[in-house]
Order: sequence, then structure tokens, then C-alpha cells
Amino acid sequence: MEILNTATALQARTEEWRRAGQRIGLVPTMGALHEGHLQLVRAAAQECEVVVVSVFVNPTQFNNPDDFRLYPRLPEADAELLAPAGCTALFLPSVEEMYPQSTVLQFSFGKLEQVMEGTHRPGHFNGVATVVSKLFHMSRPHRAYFGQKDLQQVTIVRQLIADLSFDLELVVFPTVREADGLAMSSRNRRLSAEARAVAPRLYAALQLAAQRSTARAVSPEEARQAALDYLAAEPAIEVEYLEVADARTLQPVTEWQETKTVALCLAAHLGGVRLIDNLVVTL
Ligand SMILES: Nc1ncnc2c1ncn2[C@@H]1O[C@H](COP(=O)(O)OP(=O)(O)OP(=O)(O)O)[C@@H](O)[C@H]1O
Ligand SMILES: CC(C)(CO)[C@@H](O)C(=O)[O-]
Ligand code: BAL
Repeated sequence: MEILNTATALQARTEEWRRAGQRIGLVPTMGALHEGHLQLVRAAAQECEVVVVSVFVNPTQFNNPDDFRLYPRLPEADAELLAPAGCTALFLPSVEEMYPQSTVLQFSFGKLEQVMEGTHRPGHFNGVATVVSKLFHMSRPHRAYFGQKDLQQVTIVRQLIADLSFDLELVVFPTVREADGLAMSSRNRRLSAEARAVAPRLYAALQLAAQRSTARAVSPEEARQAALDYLAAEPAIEVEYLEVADARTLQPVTEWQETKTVALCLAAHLGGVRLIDNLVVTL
């Protein structure tokens, strides 16, 4: 596995791979890798001759300076995990390399960004769209791999690909979970023992709302409230939002007949660590 630190080096290799007719798979990450990331890398390695994994804690997508400061950074451990998973090239740029002019582009994704992460993390999707666009240009992937855990991100990246005519296929990989249901996330490392013990409740709450939804015995708001009540029983969990949304448009669902596939999405704080999760249910 080669390690590339500059855009110029990555672009030069990209040209060589393309000229040799090799398919390039890109897996963008912020590092502190776990099994969820590694499954994306393995999937890319099955489908592409070249797998580029970027590890970059992107400052422009953080609205909370403490979240950025405390985000886990483990580049040596990441490199050791990536080679056996099938990564060809690890792209590990500095902030100066990615933002030589400190420009953050302004994007507009309309209603898609006026809900959930978009409203609760102002500027977040501008930062994501900026860095993802730059990574797409530098590595010119045939396929780009993203996780369903960040469902709104996937929806916005799909829109970005269409809006900017990126010639690539978006691959969305299902959420990889711990045995007790907790969605794997780099931020899980920051959970205290007490917070980790109650964290599986997030997924359990989504499953509860999903059961109510599929039975259609209750309204979307009642399904949502059942999940909120379940979470309220655990004082260590502070819910930021919990939405029953149309899985395609991400807009809130108020009546079941409006939509066939709903996404149950939540963000919650556990002892100072903010986690998100979602469950997509076809009615
Ligand atoms: N549990 C998971 N299952 C599948 N894909 C995942 C999982 N966790 C992260 N990913 C995906 O990996 C890519 C990189 O994500 P990222 O580096 O932000 O990791 P993360 O674990 O989501 O960290 P955090 O949520 O703490 O930022 C994203 O496309 C993300 O959706
Ligand atoms: C896509 C991404 C790598 C952009 O910084 C990040 O948002 C993430 O890790 O999901
Ligand atoms: N996994 C999404 C990136 C972020 O939380 O900033």
C-alpha cells in the first residue's frame, strides 16, 4: 500500500491508473477506522483494481470546535488496518494541502439540507460537499463508497454528483453494527463506560418506531413519540432530533400514505458525545 500526502501525487497516480485501464474505487473517511469503514474498503477491493482511501478530518464540516479538537486521530493504526483490507493507496493530506486558499465553496441543496444534520450542524454540508468534490477531482473514481449510517450525507452526495456531473457510481453500504446493535462510529471511542452501556438504546428506539410504523397501527407522530418516550427513560441520553422522514426526500412524514419507504433518523448526545443513527423501513 502506498501513502500519498499531496494532491499532486494523488493526481499523478490517478492519471497512471486511468491510462492503464484500472477502475478506481474511492472510500472517503475521517479515520479512526473501524469494521464499518473496513467493510467499505473490502467491497471496493472486490469491484475495483485500485482502492483509494482518504483519511482527513475535514475542519470545514465541523460546526463545533470541541468536536473537531476531540475527533479521534490514529493515522498509524489506520494504515495498518487498511493494507490487509485491500487498500491500494492511502491519501493522508494536511489541512494546508486540502485548503491552500482556505476557500470553502458555497453549495445549496435546498430542502435536503433544511432538515436534521443540515439544521443542527450549520455549514456542515457545505464543508462535506467542498471536500468530497475536491476528493472526486483528485482521485477521479469510477465508484465512490459511502455508508448508510450517514443517510443525509449520502442523499446530498447523490445530489452533488448529479449537480456537478461527476462521472462516477455512488455505492451505498448498509450500516455495520456492534453485536448489541450500536452503529459503529469513530466517535464511539469517546464514550464513557456508562454512556457505552446505554448507547444500544438508540438503535432499539429506532426498531421500536419501525415496528409501530410497519404495523401502521399508529400515526407517524405516535411512532416517533414511542421512540422518544423509550429514550427519555434513560437520563444519560439527550435526544437532539428524532424524525420519521421520507427516505428519498428526507422531509417529515405526517401520514403513512404519502410514502412507501421511511427513514427513522436520530441524533443524540451521550455524556458529551454526539451520535447519529437511522433505520430505513419499507412499509
Ligand atoms: N457503521 C458504519 N457502517 C457503514 N458505514 C459506515 C459506518 N460508520 C461510518 N461509515 C461510513 O464511513 C465513511 C466515513 O465515515 P467517518 O470517517 O465519518 O466515520 P464514522 O464512524 O461515521 O465517524 P463519526 O460518525 O464518528 O464521524 C462514511 O461514508 C460513513 O457513512
Ligand atoms: C465523507 C467525509 C469523509 C467527508 O469529510 C465525512 O463526512 C465522513 O467521514 O462521513
Ligand atoms: N460521519 C459524518 C462526518 C461528521 O460527523 O462530520
